[in-house]
Amino acid sequence: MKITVVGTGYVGLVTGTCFAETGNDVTCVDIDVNKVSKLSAGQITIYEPGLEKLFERNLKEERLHFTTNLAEGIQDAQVIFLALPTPPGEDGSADLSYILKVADQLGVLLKDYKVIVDKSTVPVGTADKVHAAIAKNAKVEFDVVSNPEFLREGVAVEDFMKPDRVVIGTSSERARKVMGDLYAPFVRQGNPIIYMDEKSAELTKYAANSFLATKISFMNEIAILCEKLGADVDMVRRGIGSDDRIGKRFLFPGIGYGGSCFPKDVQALVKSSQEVQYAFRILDAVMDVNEKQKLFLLPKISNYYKGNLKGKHFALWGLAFKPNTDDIREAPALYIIDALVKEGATVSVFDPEAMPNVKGVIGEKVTYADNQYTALENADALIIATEWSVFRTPDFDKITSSLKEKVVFDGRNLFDVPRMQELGFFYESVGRKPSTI
Ligand SMILES: NC(=O)C1=CN([C@@H]2O[C@H](COP(=O)(O)OP(=O)(O)OC[C@H]3O[C@@H](n4cnc5c(N)ncnc54)[C@H](O)[C@@H]3O)[C@@H](O)[C@H]2O)C=CC1
Ligand SMILES: O=C(O)[C@H]1O[C@H](OP(=O)(O)OP(=O)(O)OC[C@H]2O[C@@H](n3ccc(=O)[nH]c3=O)[C@H](O)[C@@H]2O)[C@H](O)[C@@H](O)[C@@H]1O
Repeated sequence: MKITVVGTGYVGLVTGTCFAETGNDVTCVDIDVNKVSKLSAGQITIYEPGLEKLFERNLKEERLHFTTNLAEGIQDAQVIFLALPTPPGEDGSADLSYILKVADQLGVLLKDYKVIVDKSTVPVGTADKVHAAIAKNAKVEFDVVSNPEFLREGVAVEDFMKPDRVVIGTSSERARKVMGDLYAPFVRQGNPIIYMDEKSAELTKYAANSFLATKISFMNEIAILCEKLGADVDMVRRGIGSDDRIGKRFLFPGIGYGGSCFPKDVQALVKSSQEVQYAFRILDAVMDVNEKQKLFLLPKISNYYKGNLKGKHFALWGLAFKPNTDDIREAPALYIIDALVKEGATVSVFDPEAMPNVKGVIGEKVTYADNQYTALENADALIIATEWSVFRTPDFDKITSSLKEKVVFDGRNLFDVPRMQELGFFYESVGRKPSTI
């Protein structure tokens, strides 16, 4: 099938590449000239494990094309995916201007029947708005489908190629058939395509992200309670996660959820609720808990140094909002750095992928180390903010010889508390008893 993906950011590039991989002829359109010229020249623009190989193969075999020209990009396409940004507006609701602008343009450009697909995360009622915007100028038939994306950064290719489910929101039989054919190769392993109306599909996406965020904030509060009551959150997590009704995943406490989606989508659902005069109280609490959780380690650090961080120097491992991505949007590490610097401390950081992005945002506010161990030199303590695999089994002898004191504040519970005790570290983590020197 010939398809077009408008917006070649994270979701657009993964969507386009994966559809090319299943034999479709894909054209990706973006207004960012620099991005399009890099991609056309075979240079991938995001860090995503496994994507580069697929991207290179499909570019070479000419199933993947890039252009800045929307009219040219949609020629002969049967399906047009809109993978455009929907950032939070000033009041927290999703900003639909990117989507509606392209919808306006499409109305003029459509020459024959096409299925227009909202791939972006958009509030309930957006498919109707996109339909109306296209219909203003369109002289041909078309359908608008809601097909939200559930991929996670870092495992995006696997999530896209082997989805737990594909949600397709449409009331058109014709569009349903086209979408079903397109997704058939991805759901062969037995996972379903779930057809529904457009509004239910739109709400499914927000409900999924908000529920997962709720699970995380819930566990973060359980972790706080564990510390206060002398329980161990690892035990509690395993104890409840073995119940199928609860499930093992997304029960890991830490220093809060970040990224480009949970924070913005929870906020947007709260806003949508307010617009229909409903106060979604659980989600207010989820956001509130998460805001506080980002700075969870700070009182622990401050207590250790008796309230005075002036002149202290910290090594910080992990800047990305989670491992296997260079994405630093809403990354808890940035909040921690900010708080430490405000208290008069200095910070030396290391992240396997995210340092160039951080440099672009906070510049020389911190020093950037060549590797995880050079970050430790002359540091009073180590802080861990992202659970990259390379941090999980470090050389503790190197840590010991580089740090001024054997002190670790771990926001991701990477190490065993008894082991750290044995190694003689002062070790504070989340929801577990500290190891003391
Ligand atoms: N990043 C993620 O992991 C996921 C994101 N989503 C949703 O997907 C949507 C897109 O997110 P990302 O891919 O992360 O955004 P992004 O910001 O990485 O990419 C958006 C792209 O759209 C381009 N663009 C903007 N205006 C354009 C126009 N008029 N014509 C053509 N291209 C244009 C930008 O240049 C950029 O390359 C959002 O609604 C997001 O919530 C959904 C699931 C996962
Ligand atoms: O809409 C989106 O953009 C995507 O948002 C999330 O994906 P992503 O933001 O890539 O990352 P997650 O793996 O979900 O992690 C989000 C945040 O939650 C945190 N988290 C996750 C799991 C956990 O148990 N504990 C925890 O604190 C992570 O550290 C991270 O900061 C969802 O998992 C995807 O299904 C969805 O498509």
